[in-house]
Amino acid sequence: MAERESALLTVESNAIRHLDSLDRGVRTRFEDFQSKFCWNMHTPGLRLKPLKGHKGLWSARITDDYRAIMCKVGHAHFALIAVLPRGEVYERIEERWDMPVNRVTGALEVVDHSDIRAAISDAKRPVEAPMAPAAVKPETAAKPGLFDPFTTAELIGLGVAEPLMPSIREIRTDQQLIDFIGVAPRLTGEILFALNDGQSLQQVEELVTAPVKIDEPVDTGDLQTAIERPAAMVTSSDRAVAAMLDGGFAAWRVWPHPAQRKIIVRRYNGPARVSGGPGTGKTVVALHRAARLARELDPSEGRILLTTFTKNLAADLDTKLSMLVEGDERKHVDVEHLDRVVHRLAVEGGRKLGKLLGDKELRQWWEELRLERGETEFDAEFLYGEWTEVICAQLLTSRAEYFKARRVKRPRRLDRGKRALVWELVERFNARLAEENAWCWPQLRASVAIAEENRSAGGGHRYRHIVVDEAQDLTPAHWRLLRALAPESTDDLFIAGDTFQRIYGQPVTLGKLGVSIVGRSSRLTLNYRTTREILRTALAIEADAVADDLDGDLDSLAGYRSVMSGEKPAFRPQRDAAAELDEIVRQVQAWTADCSPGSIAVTAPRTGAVADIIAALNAAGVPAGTLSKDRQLGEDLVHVGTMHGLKGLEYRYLIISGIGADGFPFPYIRRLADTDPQRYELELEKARNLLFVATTRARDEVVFTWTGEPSPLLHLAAGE
Ligand SMILES: Nc1ncnc2c1ncn2[C@@H]1O[C@H](COP(=O)(O)OP(=O)(O)OP(=O)(O)O)[C@@H](O)[C@H]1O
Repeated sequence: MAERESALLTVESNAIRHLDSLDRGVRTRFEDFQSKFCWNMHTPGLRLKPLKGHKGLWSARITDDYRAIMCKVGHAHFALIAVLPRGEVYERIEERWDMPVNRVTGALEVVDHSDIRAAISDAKRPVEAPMAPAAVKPETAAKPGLFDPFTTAELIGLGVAEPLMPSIREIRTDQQLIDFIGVAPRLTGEILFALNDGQSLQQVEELVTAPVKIDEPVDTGDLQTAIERPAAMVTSSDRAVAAMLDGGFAAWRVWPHPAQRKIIVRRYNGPARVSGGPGTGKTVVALHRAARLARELDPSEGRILLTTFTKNLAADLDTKLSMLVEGDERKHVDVEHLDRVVHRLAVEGGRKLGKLLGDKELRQWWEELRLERGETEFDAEFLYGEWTEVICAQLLTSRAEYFKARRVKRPRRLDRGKRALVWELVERFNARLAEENAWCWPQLRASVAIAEENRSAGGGHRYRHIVVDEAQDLTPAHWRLLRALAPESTDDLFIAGDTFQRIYGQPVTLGKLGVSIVGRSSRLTLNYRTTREILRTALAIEADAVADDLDGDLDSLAGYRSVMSGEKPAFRPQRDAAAELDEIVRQVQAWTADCSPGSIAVTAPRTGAVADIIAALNAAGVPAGTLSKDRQLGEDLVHVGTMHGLKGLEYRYLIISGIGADGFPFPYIRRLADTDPQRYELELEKARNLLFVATTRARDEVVFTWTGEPSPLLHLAAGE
């Protein structure tokens, strides 16, 4: 009997695809196989042997009926590439498999010609005769190949897997391409999709190839190195495999895209930022970075804060982070939304927090104060804006500071006399807040930021690393607080955000707030969530938009793309409100036939409409619940909420209702056009972003409904 020899089993994504399609029983047996194989690859029942007919492939027994197909990449190191029924193992074995090392990424790829042929044949053929020419209908055969305009050398130069070239030449329709991509190596798929989308060779080289290219020379015979390269879609962790098989295919946990991985592992010499359109994996990068920092943390240096703008998104980050790190490493990370941190620090600092005032009440208080003082120079809206956007935002605590303050994008010029008047009112307002034991977020954020700045001046920082998601919505006071919470050092502050998705607050310039990201910015462009059809509509919504880059320059959505395809968004004007509700119910019922209610969301700009939609759905027997910033809704309800409530979430199917010209942008914004043109522009931008955010929450389908004229913000999109 052979001596015990432990082995390393690395699982390739192709094998996960196979395992995912098998019965639960076989998958459980696979886990057993995995541990036995790694403990001793010569365990008799496993029957490990090289496969006749293919140099480099080995098989081992998982159950009586299933075999693991593995490629030997090094001494006692195997890569599992497939799990096949016993009877299929030898079928055309000499032609079925290729395991090329990609010359661009240096990573091992797995090509299963059997799956590839099935994907590009018109009539989906059974796998029995894998290498026979694809069954192509005469009308398809007459069409030119989608990639005829490109030479083989050009395609391979971009990173297409060489053994796939003959099959690529047979792709003549979009559907064939989509099916092909489902089973081809990732980089090949991305390149072909981008070319088919009309991008030039040079654009594809810049957007798709360059981010994953490695600098060192590639030895295509060295499989061991190739399998360890970042672009290889492999894992050696049995926990990761079990998790993938257990909860469906959570690829983000195991296979960050090489462009994402570069940002995850990079060491930054100060604050750094990742930007990118919706669904490009900014949150995924933030999570992996937080996990990496947690694994490498020296706890004596401090803790890690993973934070975001809203409460429900923090809960989501918390759950997902626990999928990446556990035990002591996990314990070193606080996951909280930023206002909760503000609140916690205020209470810890001894603040007694009485009544919380919202925007509406604050405006009312300002109006009362103005009337009380007989103030006619300024209206309440102006005073409220001056107080939140200048005084609280810049943490101004004295009249002298206010005299010197910059008032960017604020209406009216204020000379010293007028500033003195405003300051007097502000002091009175603050005194009233104190007298009534009331508080509000703009003021609390500012006071906590000031307290932390003072504290950190003495060297007392609370965190070693901070990772921030949804950064576009943070206020200047939030930034000053974050800067004060961690010392300036390597990997101190990592920021993920997309300014095209700013729906709260105002543009900021980080450099002016003590957070310098110059030279440490990266951008992601591949969307993992949304189909190309939905993306096109979303981009049309932002066609006229200009967004800042958080640092005084402009951001762009150039190169933003997706490799998924689906239905075109539907634009459905309705006769009246009742007809609109009927249409919503009809569409939701049609969708629930093939998915859980929780995969569907219905949204509307106004809170009032939410209750009507829920009532209509419930009356038709469809369970539905209200989305809230404070909690996550389950899978058994259709999620209904305002467009703001959709921030950061994603759904298979989505209806965006109530976007007639009367209701969206909100009437109060339209009124600003005459009274305060600068503010009007800002609010219009946020309304546009809101529609963009809502549209990009949909994975498979989106439907727009309205009554009367459509919103002007929808014109370009609906005209597509
Ligand atoms: N490398 C990956 N492999 C598989 N799925 C991924 C990968 N990266 C991201 N995803 C998936 O894409 C979707 C969008 O990712 P994520 O939420 O991180 O994007 P985002 O850029 O933060 O989006 P948004 O700005 O719209 O909130 C998620 O479902 C995520 O799981």
